[in-house]
Amino acid sequence: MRLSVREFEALARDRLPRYAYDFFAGGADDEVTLRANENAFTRLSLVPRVLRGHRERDLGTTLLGARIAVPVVLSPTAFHRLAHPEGERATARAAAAAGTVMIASMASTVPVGDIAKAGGDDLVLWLQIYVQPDARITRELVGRAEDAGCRALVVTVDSPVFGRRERDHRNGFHDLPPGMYCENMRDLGGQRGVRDIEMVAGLSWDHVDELAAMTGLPIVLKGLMHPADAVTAVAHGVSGLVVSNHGGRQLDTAAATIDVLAGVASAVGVPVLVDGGIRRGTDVVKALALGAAAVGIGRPVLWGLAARGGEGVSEVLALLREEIDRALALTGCASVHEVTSDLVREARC
Ligand SMILES: Cc1cc2nc3c(=O)[nH]c(=O)nc-3n(C[C@H](O)[C@H](O)[C@H](O)COP(=O)(O)O)c2cc1C
Ligand SMILES: CCCCCCC(=O)C(=O)O
Repeated sequence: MRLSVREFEALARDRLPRYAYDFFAGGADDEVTLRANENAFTRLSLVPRVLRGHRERDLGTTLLGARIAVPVVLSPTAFHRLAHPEGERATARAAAAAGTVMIASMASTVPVGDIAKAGGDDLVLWLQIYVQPDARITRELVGRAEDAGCRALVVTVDSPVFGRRERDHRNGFHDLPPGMYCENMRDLGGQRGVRDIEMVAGLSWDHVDELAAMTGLPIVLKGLMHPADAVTAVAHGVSGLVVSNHGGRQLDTAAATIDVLAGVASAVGVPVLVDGGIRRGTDVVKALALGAAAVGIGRPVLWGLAARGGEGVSEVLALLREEIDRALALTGCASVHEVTSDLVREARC
C-alpha cells in the first residue's frame, strides 16, 4: 500500500526509461520554478477551527456546470503512452471513476474521441489546445473536441515559445518513439506528431477571440499568473482560468502558482483553478482558502499511471481524496465551500 503521492513518483522512476522519467519530471532551465511550486506550500500554515461538530465532509463542487466529486481535476499532460501502454484511455477511466474532470492534452497519444469513449458517460472531458498558426488546424481540433463531447476548451497561453528543458536535450528526447503519435494531429497535413504542434510566437488576445468565434464551448485560459491578465481574460468572455506556470516547464524563476493565486482569484468573478506542486490534501485546502474553485494535478497522475496503469491513477486520486477529507475534518470544515481565507497564513520561521 502506498501512503503518499511521492511514493508513486519513486515507483515511476524505477519503472520508466530515463528519458521518459526525465520528460515527465523535468522543468525549464535550472528548475527553480519546478521546486518553488512544491516548496511554496510549506511556507503556508493552516489555522484550524475546532469544535464545529461536523461528522462528515462533502468534497463535491461544481465546475462550469458539471458536478465533480472532489476539487481535484487532471491537468493536461502530454504523451501518457510513454507512461503506460494504455495511455490516456486508462487515465480517462480513472478520472471517470473518481468523478472528476480530465483535461486531455492536445498532445495526447490517444485521440480525444477515443479518450471520451474510454471514460464513458461518467467522464467530464475538456480538451486543452495550443492555438495553431494555421487557423484551419485550430478549427479542426475544436471540431474534434466537440465531436468527442468535450464540455470545455482549455487554451494554454503560457507558451508563445517552448520552454527549454535541459533534461530532454541531455537525453536526446525530441520525438516520440516509433508507434506513438500526437493522435489529435493525425491527418492534419503534418508528418510527425510532436513537431506538427506549433507554438504561436505572436499569441495575443485576438487568438482568444478567434477561438471563441469558432465554438459555443466555454473557454478556459490556462497559464495566467497576473491579475491584470485575468481581468482582461474575463473582458474577452472566458468562462474560467487556470493559474499555472506549466509545472515549471516554461518560464523558469516564474513565481510559484500558490503565491499568485489569491491576487488572480480576487480580481475576477469566474472560477479560478490552480496547478503546480500539489501533492497533499493540505495543499488542496490551502489553495481553496486562497480562492481556488479546484486544483489541477499534472505529474502525480503520470506517476500513478507509470506505476500501476489506471489502477495507479485511481490510487493517487483516492489518496488525495482521503487526505483532503482528513484536512477538512481537522480544519473544522464540512465542505470545500467552508474553506475560508482565514484558515491559511504565511508561516513564520
Ligand atoms: C510531462 C508533462 C506534460 C505536460 N503537457 C502539457 C500539455 O500538453 N499542455 C498543457 O497545457 N500543459 C502541460 N503540462 C503542464 C500541466 O498541465 C500542469 O500545468 C503542471 O503539470 C502542473 O504541475 P504539477 O505537475 O506539479 O502538478 C505538462 C506537464 C508535464 C509534467
Ligand atoms: C511541441 C510538443 C508539444 C508537447 C507539449 C507538451 C507540453 O506542454 C509539455 O509541457 O511538455
